[in-house]
Amino acid sequence: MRSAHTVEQVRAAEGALLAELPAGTLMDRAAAGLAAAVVDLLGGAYGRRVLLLLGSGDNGGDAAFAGARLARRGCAVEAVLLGSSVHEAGLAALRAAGGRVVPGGSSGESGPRSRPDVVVDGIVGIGGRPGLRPEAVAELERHRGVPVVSVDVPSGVSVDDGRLVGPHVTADLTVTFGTHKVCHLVDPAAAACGAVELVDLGLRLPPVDVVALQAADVSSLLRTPGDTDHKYTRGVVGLRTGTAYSGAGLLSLAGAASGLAGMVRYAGPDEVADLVRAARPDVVVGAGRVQAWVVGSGGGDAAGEDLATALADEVPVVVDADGLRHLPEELPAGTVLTPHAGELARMLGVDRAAVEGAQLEHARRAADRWGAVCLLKGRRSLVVAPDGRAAVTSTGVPWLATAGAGDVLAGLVGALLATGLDAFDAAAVGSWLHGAAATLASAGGPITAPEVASAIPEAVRRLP
Ligand SMILES: NC(=O)C1=CN([C@@H]2O[C@H](COP(=O)(O)OP(=O)(O)OC[C@H]3O[C@@H](n4cnc5c(N)ncnc54)[C@H](O)[C@@H]3O)[C@@H](O)[C@H]2O)[C@@H](O)CC1
Ligand SMILES: Nc1ncnc2c1ncn2[C@@H]1O[C@H](COP(=O)(O)OP(=O)(O)O)[C@@H](O)[C@H]1O
Ligand SMILES: [K+]
Repeated sequence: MRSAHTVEQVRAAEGALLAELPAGTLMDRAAAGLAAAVVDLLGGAYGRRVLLLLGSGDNGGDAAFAGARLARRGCAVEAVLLGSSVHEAGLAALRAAGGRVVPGGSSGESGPRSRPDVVVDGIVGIGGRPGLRPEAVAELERHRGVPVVSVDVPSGVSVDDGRLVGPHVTADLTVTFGTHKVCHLVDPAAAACGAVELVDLGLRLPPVDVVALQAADVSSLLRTPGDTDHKYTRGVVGLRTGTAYSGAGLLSLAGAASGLAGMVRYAGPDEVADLVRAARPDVVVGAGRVQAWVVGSGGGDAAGEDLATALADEVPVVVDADGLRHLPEELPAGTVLTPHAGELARMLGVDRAAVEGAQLEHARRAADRWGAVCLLKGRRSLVVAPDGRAAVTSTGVPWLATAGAGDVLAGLVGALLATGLDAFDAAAVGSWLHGAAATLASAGGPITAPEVASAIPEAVRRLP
């Protein structure tokens, strides 16, 4: 599992370790990891040109000490000072190793003489306010096209919530220390990090703020049938979907009927039930006892009634699409809401752009507001529980942004709820498998929603 911590948690853990270790140990570990990552990126050190952008804090210190290591290995290292002051010990080490300070801006002959092979962003780290000063923006602009390695975080992003407010660095690689920060996992900032490499500092960390499940976590959470199981003990998922748009109903069914639950019931209108019978002989048509319901996908105006009927059953419910227009004041704790950014914006009475710019904050707001798990769909879908747990989905490909993919997800999460996973785990595991199925189905090319559903069993088969 990848875990992310807040700045406050990181500082506390660093403080405890700093008190035990000789001065400079942590920064030395950070600089060693950073220098090694830069050498890996460049494919070697000797003769490579490295440009350091140094701010005034310890982030610049990390970059300067890493620059000293790179200079000792034969890199030509130059540094532009962008802060009101500079980490003096780091700068001294850099100079002693043969690195030199050059003026920033377009100062011509005394500026860096040739195009660097890499820019190291040590402008600000976890102590930075969001945004960048104009000099930093100009310097980055000047080296546009050169690969950027960010130290700890891309300077200028909002570290604790993944927001982007104002100018920021867009990195090819971010080398972070001790633990991931929230901005490495949560969009839109996560998209500005590029690849993320973690350097161990030996921190003792408190419980995490945000996690990203990995294949092994999904494997251990997923309920696999045992020798004594039968279809009812494995769980029955019911669907009241597709009342207005039968296609969405069939797609939610395809997600639910991927084999994870013991049985699937379809309890929608007769016209759609006929289509279901023709398409899926394994699905039982008609209402009956279930362990979880899925409502809303393609539901149209009937979604409110479908939701009320499902809630009356007092089993966990997935509320998708049109169902999200009809939420009661409060929902049972087992409920999973599956909005995309537009739907969440409407639910909260804000603009879509506000949700897209502050995804964690808005998903948390919805989880609090309705006392339910909120699965906010997007490039890195977020799952947030009312108790504060949060998970980011790292699987998937942009081809997954295709009509009906969300209906498949709603069905899949319903099936997982029916197997007995709690609402948070069902949403996080479902979202992970949905992305993994999309990646498999895509293999680099376009995909359709039915193909995503068909690839779910293979995604499960490939789990460790
Ligand atoms: N605390 C520790 O023990 C360790 C810290 N490390 C490094 O230290 C960093 C944190 O260092 P600091 O606490 O000194 O903070 P930073 O280096 O992140 O930034 C603080 C400085 O930047 C200025 N600043 C803030 N926002 C700015 C902005 N938007 N534009 C320009 N300047 C801005 C502040 O006035 C302050 O002088 C971490 O990100 C990491 O790189 C690592 O060396 C590992 C160990
Ligand atoms: N850029 C993207 N990259 C990867 N996945 C995406 C991206 N945009 C959306 N998705 C995923 O695609 C699916 C789209 O669902 P949704 O918006 O509900 O579509 P529909 O209502 O047509 O089913 C969601 O699972 C979402 O996480
Ligand atoms: K940085």
